[in-house]
Amino acid sequence: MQDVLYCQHISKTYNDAGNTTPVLHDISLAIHGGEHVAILGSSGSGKSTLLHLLAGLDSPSEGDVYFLGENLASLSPSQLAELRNKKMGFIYQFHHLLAEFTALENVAMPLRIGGMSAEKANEKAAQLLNDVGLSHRREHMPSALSGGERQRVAIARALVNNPTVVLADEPTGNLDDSTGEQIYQLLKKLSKEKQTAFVVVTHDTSLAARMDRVLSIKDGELLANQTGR
Ligand SMILES: Nc1ncnc2c1ncn2[C@@H]1O[C@H](COP(=O)(O)OP(=O)(O)OP(=O)(O)O)[C@@H](O)[C@H]1O
Repeated sequence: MQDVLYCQHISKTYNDAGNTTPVLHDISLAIHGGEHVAILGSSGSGKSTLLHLLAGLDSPSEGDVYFLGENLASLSPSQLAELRNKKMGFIYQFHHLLAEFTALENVAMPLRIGGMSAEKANEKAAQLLNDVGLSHRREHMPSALSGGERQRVAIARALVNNPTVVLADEPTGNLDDSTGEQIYQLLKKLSKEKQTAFVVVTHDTSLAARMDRVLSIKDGELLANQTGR
Protein backbone atom coordinates (compact mmCIF):
# COMPACT_ATOMS: atom_id res chain seq x y z
CA MET A 1 0.00 0.00 0.00
CA GLN A 2 1.08 3.58 -0.64
CA ASP A 3 3.06 5.39 2.06
CA VAL A 4 1.11 8.46 3.13
CA LEU A 5 3.61 9.74 5.66
CA TYR A 6 7.27 8.93 5.89
CA CYS A 7 10.51 10.32 7.15
CA GLN A 8 14.08 9.65 6.19
CA HIS A 9 17.06 9.91 8.52
CA ILE A 10 15.57 12.55 10.77
CA SER A 11 17.37 13.80 13.84
CA LYS A 12 16.36 16.47 16.31
CA THR A 13 18.56 18.44 18.67
CA TYR A 14 17.11 21.26 20.78
CA ASN A 15 19.33 24.29 21.30
CA ASP A 16 17.97 26.38 24.15
CA ALA A 17 19.92 29.10 25.95
CA GLY A 18 23.28 27.52 25.16
CA ASN A 19 22.10 24.00 26.08
CA THR A 20 22.22 21.36 23.38
CA THR A 21 19.82 18.45 23.88
CA PRO A 22 19.98 15.67 21.28
CA VAL A 23 16.55 13.98 21.32
CA LEU A 24 16.07 11.95 18.12
CA HIS A 25 18.76 10.20 16.13
CA ASP A 26 18.54 9.00 12.50
CA ILE A 27 14.92 7.88 12.39
CA SER A 28 13.37 6.55 9.18
CA LEU A 29 9.84 5.18 9.10
CA ALA A 30 6.82 4.96 6.82
CA ILE A 31 3.10 4.90 7.52
CA HIS A 32 0.93 3.25 4.88
CA GLY A 33 -2.56 4.45 3.92
CA GLY A 34 -5.19 3.34 6.45
CA GLU A 35 -2.60 1.71 8.69
CA HIS A 36 -2.70 1.91 12.50
CA VAL A 37 0.75 2.34 14.04
CA ALA A 38 1.84 2.80 17.64
CA ILE A 39 5.07 4.59 18.53
CA LEU A 40 5.91 3.06 21.88
CA GLY A 41 8.48 4.38 24.32
CA SER A 42 9.07 5.35 27.91
CA SER A 43 8.84 8.90 29.22
CA GLY A 44 11.47 11.16 27.66
CA SER A 45 12.28 8.76 24.81
CA GLY A 46 11.30 11.38 22.23
CA LYS A 47 7.81 10.21 21.18
CA SER A 48 6.07 13.60 21.28
CA THR A 49 9.01 15.22 19.52
CA LEU A 50 8.75 12.63 16.73
CA LEU A 51 4.99 13.16 16.41
CA HIS A 52 5.49 16.93 16.17
CA LEU A 53 8.03 16.47 13.38
CA LEU A 54 5.70 14.08 11.49
CA ALA A 55 2.91 16.68 11.86
CA GLY A 56 5.09 19.51 10.56
CA LEU A 57 4.66 21.39 13.85
CA ASP A 58 8.43 21.49 14.25
CA SER A 59 11.32 20.92 11.82
CA PRO A 60 13.96 18.22 12.07
CA SER A 61 17.58 19.29 12.57
CA GLU A 62 18.50 16.78 9.88
CA GLY A 63 16.52 14.68 7.41
CA ASP A 64 13.12 15.15 5.78
CA VAL A 65 9.46 14.37 6.40
CA TYR A 66 7.16 13.61 3.45
CA PHE A 67 3.37 13.71 3.58
CA LEU A 68 1.36 12.70 0.50
CA GLY A 69 4.57 12.93 -1.54
CA GLU A 70 5.40 16.48 -0.44
CA ASN A 71 8.56 17.31 1.47
CA LEU A 72 7.20 19.38 4.39
CA ALA A 73 10.37 21.50 4.33
CA SER A 74 9.53 22.66 0.81
CA LEU A 75 6.14 24.11 1.80
CA SER A 76 5.44 27.69 2.84
CA PRO A 77 3.89 28.21 6.30
CA SER A 78 0.47 28.80 4.72
CA GLN A 79 0.72 25.70 2.50
CA LEU A 80 1.73 23.65 5.53
CA ALA A 81 -1.15 25.07 7.59
CA GLU A 82 -3.60 24.22 4.80
CA LEU A 83 -2.26 20.68 4.46
CA ARG A 84 -2.59 20.17 8.22
CA ASN A 85 -6.10 21.66 8.26
CA LYS A 86 -7.39 19.57 5.35
CA LYS A 87 -5.49 16.29 5.58
CA MET A 88 -4.40 15.72 9.19
CA GLY A 89 -6.33 15.28 12.41
CA PHE A 90 -4.85 15.72 15.89
CA ILE A 91 -5.79 14.34 19.28
CA TYR A 92 -3.89 15.19 22.44
CA GLN A 93 -3.84 13.87 25.99
CA PHE A 94 -5.88 16.89 27.05
CA HIS A 95 -8.75 17.65 24.70
CA HIS A 96 -7.72 21.24 23.68
CA LEU A 97 -11.35 22.15 22.99
CA LEU A 98 -12.16 25.85 22.82
CA ALA A 99 -13.93 26.71 26.08
CA GLU A 100 -16.18 29.42 24.67
CA PHE A 101 -17.66 27.28 21.89
CA THR A 102 -20.23 24.46 22.02
CA ALA A 103 -19.35 20.85 21.22
CA LEU A 104 -20.88 21.29 17.75
CA GLU A 105 -18.95 24.50 17.07
CA ASN A 106 -15.70 22.90 18.24
CA VAL A 107 -16.16 19.98 15.84
CA ALA A 108 -17.12 22.33 12.99
CA MET A 109 -14.09 24.59 13.61
CA PRO A 110 -11.59 22.89 11.23
CA LEU A 111 -14.19 23.07 8.44
CA ARG A 112 -14.96 26.73 9.16
CA ILE A 113 -11.22 27.53 9.20
CA GLY A 114 -10.99 25.72 5.85
CA GLY A 115 -13.65 28.08 4.43
CA MET A 116 -16.84 25.98 4.59
CA SER A 117 -20.17 27.75 5.27
CA ALA A 118 -21.53 27.54 8.82
CA GLU A 119 -24.57 25.59 7.64
CA LYS A 120 -22.59 22.88 5.83
CA ALA A 121 -19.92 22.70 8.54
CA ASN A 122 -22.53 22.31 11.29
CA GLU A 123 -24.28 19.57 9.32
CA LYS A 124 -21.03 17.62 8.93
CA ALA A 125 -20.08 18.24 12.57
CA ALA A 126 -23.48 16.93 13.68
CA GLN A 127 -22.85 13.71 11.75
CA LEU A 128 -19.51 13.24 13.46
CA LEU A 129 -20.98 13.93 16.89
CA ASN A 130 -23.54 11.25 16.06
CA ASP A 131 -20.70 8.84 15.11
CA VAL A 132 -19.12 9.32 18.55
CA GLY A 133 -22.48 8.93 20.33
CA LEU A 134 -22.84 12.55 21.43
CA SER A 135 -25.80 13.87 19.44
CA HIS A 136 -27.51 14.74 22.72
CA ARG A 137 -24.57 16.91 23.84
CA ARG A 138 -24.22 19.11 20.76
CA GLU A 139 -25.03 22.38 22.48
CA HIS A 140 -23.01 21.69 25.64
CA MET A 141 -19.95 23.77 26.41
CA PRO A 142 -16.76 21.75 27.08
CA SER A 143 -16.97 22.61 30.79
CA ALA A 144 -20.33 20.82 30.94
CA LEU A 145 -18.94 17.57 29.50
CA SER A 146 -17.21 14.65 31.26
CA GLY A 147 -13.55 13.90 30.47
CA GLY A 148 -14.51 10.97 28.22
CA GLU A 149 -17.14 13.07 26.42
CA ARG A 150 -14.62 15.84 25.81
CA GLN A 151 -12.23 13.35 24.31
CA ARG A 152 -15.03 12.01 22.08
CA VAL A 153 -15.66 15.57 20.88
CA ALA A 154 -11.92 15.84 20.18
CA ILE A 155 -12.12 12.62 18.12
CA ALA A 156 -15.07 13.99 16.14
CA ARG A 157 -13.13 17.20 15.52
CA ALA A 158 -10.03 15.27 14.40
CA LEU A 159 -12.04 13.22 11.89
CA VAL A 160 -14.43 15.89 10.58
CA ASN A 161 -12.24 16.75 7.57
CA ASN A 162 -11.89 13.09 6.53
CA PRO A 163 -8.14 13.37 7.12
CA THR A 164 -5.60 11.05 5.53
CA VAL A 165 -3.94 10.57 8.91
CA VAL A 166 -4.84 11.13 12.55
CA LEU A 167 -1.92 11.78 14.89
CA ALA A 168 -2.61 11.17 18.58
CA ASP A 169 -0.40 11.86 21.59
CA GLU A 170 -1.40 9.70 24.59
CA PRO A 171 -5.11 10.25 23.76
CA THR A 172 -6.34 8.19 26.69
CA GLY A 173 -3.64 9.19 29.17
CA ASN A 174 -5.91 11.49 31.14
CA LEU A 175 -8.84 9.06 31.51
CA ASP A 176 -9.62 6.16 33.83
CA ASP A 177 -8.89 2.69 32.40
CA SER A 178 -12.39 1.80 31.31
CA THR A 179 -13.16 5.19 29.72
CA GLY A 180 -9.72 5.16 28.10
CA GLU A 181 -10.46 1.73 26.62
CA GLN A 182 -13.80 2.92 25.20
CA ILE A 183 -12.18 6.00 23.67
CA TYR A 184 -9.40 3.94 22.16
CA GLN A 185 -11.86 1.40 20.67
CA LEU A 186 -13.92 4.24 19.21
CA LEU A 187 -10.86 5.83 17.64
CA LYS A 188 -9.80 2.51 16.11
CA LYS A 189 -13.27 1.71 14.82
CA LEU A 190 -13.90 5.11 13.22
CA SER A 191 -10.48 5.37 11.63
CA LYS A 192 -10.76 1.84 10.17
CA GLU A 193 -14.25 2.63 8.82
CA LYS A 194 -13.01 5.85 7.28
CA GLN A 195 -9.71 4.23 6.15
CA THR A 196 -7.76 6.92 7.95
CA ALA A 197 -4.17 6.13 8.91
CA PHE A 198 -3.77 6.43 12.67
CA VAL A 199 -0.49 7.07 14.48
CA VAL A 200 -0.56 7.03 18.26
CA VAL A 201 2.36 7.70 20.59
CA THR A 202 2.08 6.00 23.94
CA HIS A 203 3.99 4.38 26.78
CA ASP A 204 1.19 1.81 27.19
CA THR A 205 2.39 -1.54 25.81
CA SER A 206 -1.01 -3.25 25.89
CA LEU A 207 -2.63 -0.40 23.98
CA ALA A 208 0.22 -0.38 21.46
CA ALA A 209 0.00 -4.15 20.93
CA ARG A 210 -3.50 -3.78 19.50
CA MET A 211 -2.39 -1.58 16.60
CA ASP A 212 -1.43 -3.03 13.19
CA ARG A 213 2.23 -2.32 13.90
CA VAL A 214 4.37 -1.13 16.81
CA LEU A 215 7.49 0.99 16.43
CA SER A 216 9.53 1.10 19.62
CA ILE A 217 11.66 4.10 20.40
CA LYS A 218 14.38 4.17 23.02
CA ASP A 219 16.64 7.10 23.84
CA GLY A 220 15.68 8.80 20.59
CA GLU A 221 16.34 5.81 18.35
CA LEU A 222 13.98 3.35 16.69
CA LEU A 223 14.72 -0.23 17.62
CA ALA A 224 16.07 -2.20 14.65
CA ASN A 225 14.14 -3.42 11.59
CA GLN A 226 10.96 -1.55 12.24
CA THR A 227 10.83 1.08 9.57
CA GLY A 228 7.89 -0.50 7.70
CA ARG A 229 9.52 0.14 4.33
N1 LIG B 1 11.87 22.52 23.61
C1 LIG B 1 12.72 21.65 24.19
N2 LIG B 1 13.96 22.06 24.54
C2 LIG B 1 14.85 21.21 25.09
N3 LIG B 1 14.60 19.91 25.35
C3 LIG B 1 13.38 19.45 25.02
C4 LIG B 1 12.37 20.30 24.42
N4 LIG B 1 11.27 19.53 24.20
C5 LIG B 1 11.56 18.29 24.65
N5 LIG B 1 12.83 18.23 25.14
C6 LIG B 1 13.50 17.04 25.70
O1 LIG B 1 13.41 16.02 24.74
C7 LIG B 1 13.26 14.75 25.38
C8 LIG B 1 12.10 14.01 24.75
O2 LIG B 1 10.90 14.71 25.01
P1 LIG B 1 9.50 14.18 24.45
O3 LIG B 1 8.43 15.07 24.98
O4 LIG B 1 9.59 14.01 22.98
O5 LIG B 1 9.43 12.74 25.12
P2 LIG B 1 8.23 11.73 25.31
O6 LIG B 1 8.76 10.39 24.95
O7 LIG B 1 7.04 12.22 24.55
O8 LIG B 1 7.96 11.83 26.87
P3 LIG B 1 6.61 11.77 27.73
O9 LIG B 1 6.04 10.40 27.53
O10 LIG B 1 7.10 11.99 29.12
O11 LIG B 1 5.72 12.88 27.22
C9 LIG B 1 13.07 15.03 26.86
O12 LIG B 1 14.30 14.72 27.52
C10 LIG B 1 12.79 16.51 26.93
O13 LIG B 1 13.31 17.08 28.10
